[in-house]
Amino acid sequence: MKLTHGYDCFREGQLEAIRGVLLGESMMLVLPTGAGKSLCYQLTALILPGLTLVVSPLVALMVDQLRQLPPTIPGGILSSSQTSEESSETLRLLCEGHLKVLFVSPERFLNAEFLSIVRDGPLISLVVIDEAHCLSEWSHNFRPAYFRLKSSILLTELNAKCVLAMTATATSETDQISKYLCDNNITAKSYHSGIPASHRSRTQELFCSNKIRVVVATVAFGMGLDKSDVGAVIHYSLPESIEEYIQENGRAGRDGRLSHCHLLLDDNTYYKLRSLSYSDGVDEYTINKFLCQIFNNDTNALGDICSLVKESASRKFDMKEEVMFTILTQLELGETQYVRLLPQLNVTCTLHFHKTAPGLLSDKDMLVAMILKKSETKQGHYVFDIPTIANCVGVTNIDVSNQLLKLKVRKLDAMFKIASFAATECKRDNGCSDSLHTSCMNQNISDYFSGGCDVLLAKSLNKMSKSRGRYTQIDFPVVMEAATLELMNFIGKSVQV
Ligand SMILES: Nc1ncnc2c1ncn2[C@@H]1O[C@H](COP(=O)(O)OP(=O)(O)OP(=O)(O)O)[C@@H](O)[C@H]1O
Repeated sequence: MKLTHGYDCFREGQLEAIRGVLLGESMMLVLPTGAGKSLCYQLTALILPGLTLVVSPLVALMVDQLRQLPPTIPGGILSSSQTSEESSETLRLLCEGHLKVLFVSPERFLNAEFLSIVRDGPLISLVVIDEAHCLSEWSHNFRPAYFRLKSSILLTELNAKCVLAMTATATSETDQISKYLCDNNITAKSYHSGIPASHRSRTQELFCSNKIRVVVATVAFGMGLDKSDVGAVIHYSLPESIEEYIQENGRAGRDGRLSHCHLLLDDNTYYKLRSLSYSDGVDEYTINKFLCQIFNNDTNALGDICSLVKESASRKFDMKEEVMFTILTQLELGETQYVRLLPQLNVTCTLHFHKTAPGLLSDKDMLVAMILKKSETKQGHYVFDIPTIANCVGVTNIDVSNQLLKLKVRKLDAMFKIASFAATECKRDNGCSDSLHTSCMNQNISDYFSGGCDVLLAKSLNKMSKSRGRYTQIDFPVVMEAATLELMNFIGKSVQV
């Protein structure tokens, strides 16, 4: 510790936590703000083999924590605010085993791709859940992804050896503040739910009879306080809601004398709270409509896989994706488990009909008929998701993909793979780049389409160029141009891809 951090000794609670983690004991670490919780995973990350995953609710916090890592501990971040180059670089370092600490948002754990990379990647010695109060506090709509970390994902699916949940409490903070005040000759006592009831009523008595000047309290204090001459209410940090703030300030100046209310706040707390406190109201009618879709007796029997396309469901029910997710999480993790949530997938497909009219093809093929029935139309294209179709027809997702291929559906993503492979080969063999690739890509794409094509399937097309850097070497406009040209030749008319 002296070498890596320059500290001479441990602070209270640090050594116990570090020892526990090294022994593989999962635990909840509750220490006041600024007490030095980070050291408890930084030191263990150095000692333990493999990776320490730190789940953090805000990108700003992650960046801060990454900056505070000593140079001997290589760390990285995966966040939605990164460019695809940045995240693929982090993933590369991760896969090659160069990272000791990786900061991620809780939502990452819902991403099937991330889960599979981490599952196949380096050993996860420790998962740290920072700001662990986000698991249950504030509003139920706050970061349902955090709530889901309660489930077995961490220990069973990721095979993590140990989980360290960390949080700061107002409880210990009140003790610290009242000690500070007493040290500075202001008679004060702390009041929180961790203090025995007899001590608490003694504190209240002392305060009411003006024997102590200050009570440093959590929300546990004040509701029933009947003292008319409270001269000031000072909020050490932001209260959870405006209602609470008004209620608490209402303790001051009940005798009509001038009294003061102060609110201390810093930018960090403000941004943290702003992000923590948003909640979304939703009415019973909307929830009912939503539940009817999930538990539709006609189509969804026990054991069935029901899929929900986030964007369109959000529009249909006029509910935020977060809210839908909260409801589903409650259905899964409540007292009775009504559903089991599967990882989120990119399953949305778009069908473009070119040669055969949709109606004709659907007469011939049950799958196409179901796709037409269940899809949304956008500018003449049919947008659907594979699990919905699979569920309605009563087959698996893979069956749907296979049946589509039998229909001479050609996949654009497969085509892109072929094109990108051609580009890499071409660069190596001939040293050409960018638009010089067009001819070899053309060749490969035309080979791909040589079997004939009725419909064209674009699977998560716009996601591809962003994903994981696999395609980052490829000049997409050039690929698109080559593909479009080839398609136009193939079907003999202009197409939009
Ligand atoms: N054993 C130690 N000796 C001296 N300084 C320490 C020790 N442990 C931590 N610190 C310092 O204390 C400060 C606060 O540490 P840290 O950021 O880990 O607190 P925290 O408990 O995570 O706070 P928060 O709840 O705000 O996230 C840092 O500047 C850190 O360098």
